[in-house]
Amino acid sequence: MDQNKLKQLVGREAVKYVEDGMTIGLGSGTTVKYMVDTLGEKNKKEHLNLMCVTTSKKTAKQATNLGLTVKELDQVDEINLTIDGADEVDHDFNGIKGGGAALLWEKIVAKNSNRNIWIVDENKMVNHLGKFPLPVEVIPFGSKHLFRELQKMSLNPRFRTNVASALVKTDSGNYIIDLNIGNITDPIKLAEDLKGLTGVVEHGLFIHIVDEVIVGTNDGVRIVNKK
Ligand SMILES: O=C(CO)[C@H](O)[C@H](O)COP(=O)(O)O
Repeated sequence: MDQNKLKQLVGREAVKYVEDGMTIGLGSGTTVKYMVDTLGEKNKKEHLNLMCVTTSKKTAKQATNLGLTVKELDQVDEINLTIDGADEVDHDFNGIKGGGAALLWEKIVAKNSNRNIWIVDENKMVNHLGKFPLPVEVIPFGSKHLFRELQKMSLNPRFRTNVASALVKTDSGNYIIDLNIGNITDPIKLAEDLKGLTGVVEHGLFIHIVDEVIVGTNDGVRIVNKK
């Protein structure tokens, strides 16, 4: 099946988990875009009473345009369910996120959610994390020095740039450094090491955050629950 069809499939499946009256966290990325479209349709058709908190300005704009009610995180008491995409997910339900540079808001929203569901296609289910470059969000001030520190740690850093070769800025005005590490043998240790570096705001390792993964396959949707 074409990859966009798989994204649409998992997006539609995820929306089935949304119930009237819920506060929903909306992730970011191309898969989530399909999910938000479907949620917008469902909301219109069923006249739901939903509140949404978004993980990026882009998703906020899409949701608002579809007539969904978007609130700031600090305007809601709790988030019942967050639906987001991911770049890689391993067998321990750890993942890499941040391919769309939204990892900081995504992690804050996820950590404040009662339940987290990821929607991915089966190519993103991996034995070991790390084939996908690990994004790290860093404060611009002194970021070249931090970059050198990451080089010394043999983490093969690369500043993320856009098509115009300018440094990518996140919604919080920070830079992204992608780490081309290859197999990450100990994600928990790496997460701790990265958090210990001054100037690192957040990294894209999502450890023990997701509860359920909806995987799109050529045979349909597969639901994988945390053991
Ligand atoms: O973490 C993310 C953005 O920061 C996305 O959820 C992740 O990159 C997956 O995106 P896509 O659905 O476009 O493959």
